[in-house]
Amino acid sequence: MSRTIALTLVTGFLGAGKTTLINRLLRDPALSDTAVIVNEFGAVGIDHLLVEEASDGIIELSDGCLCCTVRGALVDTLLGLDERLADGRADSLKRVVIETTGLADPVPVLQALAAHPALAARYRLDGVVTLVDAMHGRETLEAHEEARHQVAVADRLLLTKTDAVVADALSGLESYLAKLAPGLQPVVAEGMEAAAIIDCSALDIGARAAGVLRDAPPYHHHDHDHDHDHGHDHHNDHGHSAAYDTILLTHDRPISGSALDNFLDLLRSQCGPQILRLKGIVELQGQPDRPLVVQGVRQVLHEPRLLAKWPDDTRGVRIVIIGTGLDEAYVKGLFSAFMGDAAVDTPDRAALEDNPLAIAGFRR
Ligand SMILES: Nc1nc2c(ncn2[C@@H]2O[C@H](COP(=O)(O)OP(=O)(O)OP(=O)(O)O)[C@@H](O)[C@H]2O)c(=O)[nH]1
Repeated sequence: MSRTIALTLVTGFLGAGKTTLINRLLRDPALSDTAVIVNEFGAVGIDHLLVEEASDGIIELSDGCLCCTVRGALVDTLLGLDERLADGRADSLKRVVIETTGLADPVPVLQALAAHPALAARYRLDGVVTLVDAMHGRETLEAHEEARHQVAVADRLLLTKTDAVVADALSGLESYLAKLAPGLQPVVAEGMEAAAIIDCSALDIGARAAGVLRDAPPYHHHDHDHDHDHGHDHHNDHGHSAAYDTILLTHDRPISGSALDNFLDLLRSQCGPQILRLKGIVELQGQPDRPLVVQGVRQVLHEPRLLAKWPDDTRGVRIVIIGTGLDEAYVKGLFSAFMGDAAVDTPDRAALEDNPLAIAGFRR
């Protein structure tokens, strides 16, 4: 089978600097085999005019927003690009960069990309690059759920307009971002090389996992439990946290392919609506040299991919799940059961596989 094409989603709220960044990327020879899809909102698109050196490589999807009305158009465009490659109308295409509108929620876009079988066979999601404006980022994030989703599901967080603020102003924004996306270190976009910006290799999953371990509070402290027990004011909870749940699952042993499949199946059937994004790098039994990358959004899993080699020295299983209202104890218990870690009063993997939904302890 021919090689898959990498997909990068570039997102960030209105005016965050997406078009400016894409212009910079297009000038970089490292991205010469890259097509850019720009989405516009409004009857008359102008963003593609602002993208300099407009050429065959830039495709405009106008008249609607990627996360709602033009998802179908995006799928058609991506399939069309692949056809051009197959019939020789295009020479080479290694990567497609999709710029979303500032108001787009990336979650349904990721879902649409993962759910289409032909796309899943030809494209692989490399990552979500989210731009955060250092001047207005904090207010924007506090005011707009879409902006918070953009940060929560990011693989790379790029700070723009850092030239226009004093260093002190940045630290407040950075600590707010750390709550929204624990373990993900924001980086200053200015001066970064194009390839480093756009290429979200599997190493990011490892780095994020390590960061979550370092930053996250112990998981027995969980706000959702307190809501019910003590009748906390809901508004207060939302106001102070604006945070998403980040659950890290790790194990130092490999997992069998069937146990992984069954774990992910049960997880998405039971917790799918709460999952904004799931990313993992997994050592499969019998496959010590090549890690499997798994990605998912809501109930949909992207096609898992075997990497040619490990990006770092850690082996075993590392899965990061980002979501809203996830029951961490439940998810961790389920993972332990499939990893074969027996715990008192919980069903083991064999019992779950025989009849997962009949097991009271793992029913939701
Ligand atoms: N000072 C400063 N200004 C920037 C930087 N990046 C972008 N801008 C400016 O911010 C404004 C918005 O930038 P765009 O690149 O159009 O932002 P966008 O995210 O594409 O905007 P929308 O398409 O409206 O969502 C422009 O005036 C840019 O010149 C930066 O790093 N520093």
